[in-house]
Amino acid sequence: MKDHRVYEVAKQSFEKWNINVDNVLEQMKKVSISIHCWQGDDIGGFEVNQQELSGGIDVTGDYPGKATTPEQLRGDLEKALSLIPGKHRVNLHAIYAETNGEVVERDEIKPEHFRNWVQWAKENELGLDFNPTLFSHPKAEEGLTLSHPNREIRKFWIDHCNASRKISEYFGKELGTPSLTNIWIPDGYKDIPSDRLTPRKRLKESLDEIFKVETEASYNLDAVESKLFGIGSEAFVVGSHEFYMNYSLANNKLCLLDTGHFHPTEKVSDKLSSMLLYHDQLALHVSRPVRWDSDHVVTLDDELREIGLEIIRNKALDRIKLGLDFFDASINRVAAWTIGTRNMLKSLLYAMLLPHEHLKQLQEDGDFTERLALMEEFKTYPFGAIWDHYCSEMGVPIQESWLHEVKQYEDEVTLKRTTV
Ligand SMILES: C[C@H](O)[C@H](O)[C@@H](O)C(=O)CO
Ligand SMILES: [Mn+2]
Repeated sequence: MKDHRVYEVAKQSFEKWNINVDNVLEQMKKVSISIHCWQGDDIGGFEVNQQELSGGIDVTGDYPGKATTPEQLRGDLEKALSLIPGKHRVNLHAIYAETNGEVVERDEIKPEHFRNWVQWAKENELGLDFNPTLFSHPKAEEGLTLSHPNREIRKFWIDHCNASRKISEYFGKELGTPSLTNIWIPDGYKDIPSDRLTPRKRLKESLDEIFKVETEASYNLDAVESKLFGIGSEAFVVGSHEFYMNYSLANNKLCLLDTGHFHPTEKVSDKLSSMLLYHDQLALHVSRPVRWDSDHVVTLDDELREIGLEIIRNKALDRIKLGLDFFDASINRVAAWTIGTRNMLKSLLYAMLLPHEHLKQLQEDGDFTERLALMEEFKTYPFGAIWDHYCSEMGVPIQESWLHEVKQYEDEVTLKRTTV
């Protein structure tokens, strides 16, 4: 069957359930994912006095050809973006500042250090998001930052967060789309604490001090990201989920849920509806934890599908800032971005092609047999044909044909880096 015919037949099977596929594809075009730059260089960054990765996170693998300059990283991102349908955003960390060989302390970083990123974002019609980097730094080596007992250390990180929020404002102003500043800190203890309250009080005070400095909401939005444990903070993390869920609600900030930051049996998909009842907006770091917060590349697994379903069936696309957070150095990094981002988009498209009102009604009526039967049958509906059509309409390769382009880019660009 010709490609177009395959699409028409697939479309009909969804349309018999009154799903308007044309409208769905228009909705898909508006989806914007915040793609994390750090998959491209194993969270190295470009600081002049670059430090070892710390903060209880780890990148494993030594696949050749990682980006080691801003130009290389932007080039690799461009390649990945050319294989992903739609217009998206790029998420930066403070360590990606460009300081012309000058040592600039983190509490001194300025918008000018991100001028090239903004110029590039304009050229590529991208939005930008931002993260202060409170790890991989001598002042974070004790595993404490905003909750550190030493006021001087706390003040350094408070100033860094505010310098970051200024950079975010600059992004928002220049690019015409608000930039999300997400604060994640590694603070915690390896072993059972004798006092949980004092560090949390200090974190609260530090955050209050940061947010006392107002920023323009149309340019900058603030988020806080929780975590359950990290390497070296197994027994206690100061910025836990309960801490930030309450802090963000009380202070009108976005609560950011990272799908790798909960107990292995806890599901972020199950949390979204509860959070949406109380928060106007939320943020996500979609990742794939394998036994721990391992940050594997996102696959189209049950949890990713469920996240897509919760976003779409609750009409929450406009209320959730969708970001990715994985880093795998054991495979081609451009492919990692492409696979993970395409999967995130697939999960949303899959969810848009389901008859949600009917399924909800079945539940209300107690017809759990039909609910299960339909939800299972839809898993093998010709969703792939609609995805392929969407990719081809958006001018990106269909099915696995993108892999050929990644391999060619690898031969011509990334592998040449290691041989120089
Ligand atoms: C680079 C980190 O993954 C990121 O800043 C943070 O979001 C995190 O998830 C730490 O586990
Ligand atoms: Mn994260």
